[in-house]
Amino acid sequence: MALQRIKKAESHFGQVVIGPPGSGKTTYCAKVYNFYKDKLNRKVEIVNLDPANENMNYTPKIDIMQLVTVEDVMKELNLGPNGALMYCMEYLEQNFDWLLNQLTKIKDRYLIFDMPGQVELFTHHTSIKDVFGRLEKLGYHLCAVHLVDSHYCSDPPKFISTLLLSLSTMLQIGLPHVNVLSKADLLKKNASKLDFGLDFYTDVLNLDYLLEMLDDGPFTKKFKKLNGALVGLIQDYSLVGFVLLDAKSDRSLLELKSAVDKANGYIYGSGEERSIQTLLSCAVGARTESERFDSDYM
Ligand SMILES: Nc1nc2c(ncn2[C@@H]2O[C@H](COP(=O)(O)OP(=O)(O)OP(=O)(O)O)[C@@H](O)[C@H]2O)c(=O)[nH]1
Repeated sequence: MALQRIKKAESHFGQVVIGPPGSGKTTYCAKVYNFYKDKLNRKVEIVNLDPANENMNYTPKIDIMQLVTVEDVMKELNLGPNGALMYCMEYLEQNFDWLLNQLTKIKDRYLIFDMPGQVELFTHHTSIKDVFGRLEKLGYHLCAVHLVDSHYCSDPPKFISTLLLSLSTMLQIGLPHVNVLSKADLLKKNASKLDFGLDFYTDVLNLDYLLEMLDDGPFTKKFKKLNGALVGLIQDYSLVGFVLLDAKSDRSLLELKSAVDKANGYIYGSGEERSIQTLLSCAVGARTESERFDSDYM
């Protein structure tokens, strides 16, 4: 019987790696590139969209620094580093055709986008949202992978601000979204010093416990009403949860891969066409990349 096919012309999959400075984006991009390529036999390329990325430990297929750099903008327009970065992202938005032209030269590859770290680019500014919105309309199935340093779990006010940052980024960017607590190896080492178990932070369990700690804190107790309103907002949306990431562990990279593949739809079939057979294979639990990895490496 001939296979029924769901036409998905020009369909591409990938992930957009975002997060505050130092959260581990570039390290993760390099690790995940090697992991997907060497351990999962996935065809993959990295796109660097950070115009100030000086310490790339990978070779990007596309590099925004060939279009514009923060250094040049600072010199030419006499701007500070943050203003220059904003300008670069607006310049990318205006030169979307440059990016699209580069992307169309890459055939049949899973894409990893390494992004700059300034959080306002993802919580307020619209250029990055616009660039990825246009790519989505052109058949790019992308998922935001939002890394935040898990060190923030060690302090209730910092964890609340992490939750607010993650929530506002999710709402602003508008892509399928996976929140990640990075450097989980360090978090696990210091787990005994945390106020709650790890599940409390990853599953964002009852935040009233955190609220009690804020209400008792020497600096935060005078903002009881504000604290209550902020925690209430996060709970009302009920959108934020986290996957732990230790970038040095293949097991951890594999767990995150599963979450990302579900979010951007990669598990339902990649490439230019999706067949009913692929969808059925997912439904009946056919041998997955994860299972192949387990049998080959575990
Ligand atoms: N222990 C540990 N350290 C990590 C991990 N991932 C990244 N790091 C370290 O965290 C630091 C920052 O990592 P980067 O990858 O440069 O972070 P970034 O988000 O790209 O930083 P910016 O380019 O400044 O935005 C580096 O010293 C990394 O070695 C991890 O899983 N565990």
